[in-house]
Amino acid sequence: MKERGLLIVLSGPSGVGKGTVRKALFSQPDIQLQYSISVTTRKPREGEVDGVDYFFKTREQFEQMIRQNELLEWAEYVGNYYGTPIDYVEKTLQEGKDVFLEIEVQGAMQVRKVFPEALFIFLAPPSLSELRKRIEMRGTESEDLIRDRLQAAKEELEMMDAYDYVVENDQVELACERIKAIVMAEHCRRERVAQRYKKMLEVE
Ligand SMILES: Nc1ncnc2c1ncn2[C@@H]1O[C@H](COP(=O)(O)OP(=O)(O)OP(=O)(O)O)[C@@H](O)[C@H]1O
Ligand SMILES: Nc1nc2c(ncn2[C@@H]2O[C@H](COP(=O)(O)O)[C@@H](O)[C@H]2O)c(=O)[nH]1
Repeated sequence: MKERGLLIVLSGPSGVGKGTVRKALFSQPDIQLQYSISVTTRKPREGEVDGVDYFFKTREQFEQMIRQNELLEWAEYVGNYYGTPIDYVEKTLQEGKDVFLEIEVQGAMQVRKVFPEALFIFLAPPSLSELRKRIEMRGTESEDLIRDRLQAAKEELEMMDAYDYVVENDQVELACERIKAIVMAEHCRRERVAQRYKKMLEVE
């Protein structure tokens, strides 16, 4: 039987650079990760594509997915629903592939209950002022929404101790290398544990 893949959860406040670092990570030839596309009721931003960036749904459609237990986790964040379809995650892990979730903290805590063995990484900004600068520079949110997201950011930053690793996103390339090193080290650890069990079973 094929060994299950590793579930990797990346969280961090809005604008810290999760999407940017994830894209850098996915372009690396020496690490293979499968991105889990989330479902959201947020309206698409300019350039976002349904089925690539998100599956865009109405609130009614999203609530139906909740009722039908189609989501591994979900949360309401700054007025919109976001959630992770469970089927894709399960199927891909069973195929032995690593799955990458980019989700906020409430959702990450739900994932921890279902998959305690997952790897939880928190991406942190160098400072709150730099976070504000990044979210403003991106230019995708109104002033009001930026205020709400920065408010949520303060609560999210308080949760970073609940993660296995905190990675600072000072420079995209460095953050990407740090995450890659963490994922590779976790694979080595899992391999060592599996070998130890195998030896134990051979002896008995
Ligand atoms: N290390 C960095 N240094 C400077 N700017 C950065 C860095 N990382 C990302 N950025 C910029 O910060 C902005 C926000 O990045 P990004 O959209 O990836 O954040 P995010 O955490 O995915 O946000 P959200 O959760 O709102 O989707 C982008 O304009 C991006 O180019
Ligand atoms: N709990 C979940 N959070 C998610 C999911 N997909 C994305 N997110 C997070 O929501 C915020 C806002 O995202 P944005 O695209 O509107 O900027 C951000 O922290 C995302 O990481 C999900 O499936 N579940």
